[in-house]
Amino acid sequence: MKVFIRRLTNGEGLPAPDYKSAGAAGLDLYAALPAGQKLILEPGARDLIPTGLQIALPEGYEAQVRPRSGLAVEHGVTVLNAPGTIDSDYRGEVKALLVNHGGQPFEITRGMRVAQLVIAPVARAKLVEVDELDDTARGAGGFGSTGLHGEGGK
Ligand SMILES: O=c1ccn([C@H]2C[C@H](O)[C@@H](COP(=O)(O)OP(=O)(O)OP(=O)(O)O)O2)c(=O)[nH]1
Ligand SMILES: [Mg+2]
Repeated sequence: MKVFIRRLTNGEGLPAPDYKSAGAAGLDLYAALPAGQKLILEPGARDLIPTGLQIALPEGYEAQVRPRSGLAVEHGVTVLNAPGTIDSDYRGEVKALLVNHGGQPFEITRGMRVAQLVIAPVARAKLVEVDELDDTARGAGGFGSTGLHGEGGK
């Protein structure tokens, strides 16, 4: 499928978001910070990272801003609101809200791959309010009701 993107001034010269392998689900997003700027994410801190891009998703689709596992495992850096939701009618700049859960300051510079964008279909529902819902075997059981470690249900 084709999805239109528009580069903002701060995105000029950066690679377009790209799939890094033939079967990659996510398009890597590049930080569109000013050249030469070092954004330091202190432990516990969060910051919105610009990507220099606008996107026009077709109706019926969303884009999810997801963490990169490499940043998470090596530095504890992840997407705070993961997965971030890009609505199909959003025309502002796509941004990634990063948080540093690691113990060391994390430096972000222009062109770093900070997150990935997964484009996915979404169902839009018409909610119908009723007095009773149908019964199921699970019922209200949840949150570990089937047993957390294979010991059987509680
Ligand atoms: O990680 C994100 C999450 C959101 N957005 C943009 C696109 C999205 O369409 C819009 C609104 O996001 P969301 O619905 O998550 O935020 P909200 O707090 O509900 O704000 P709003 O009232 O604008 O919907 O912000 C991003 O660029 N990155
Ligand atoms: Mg919203």
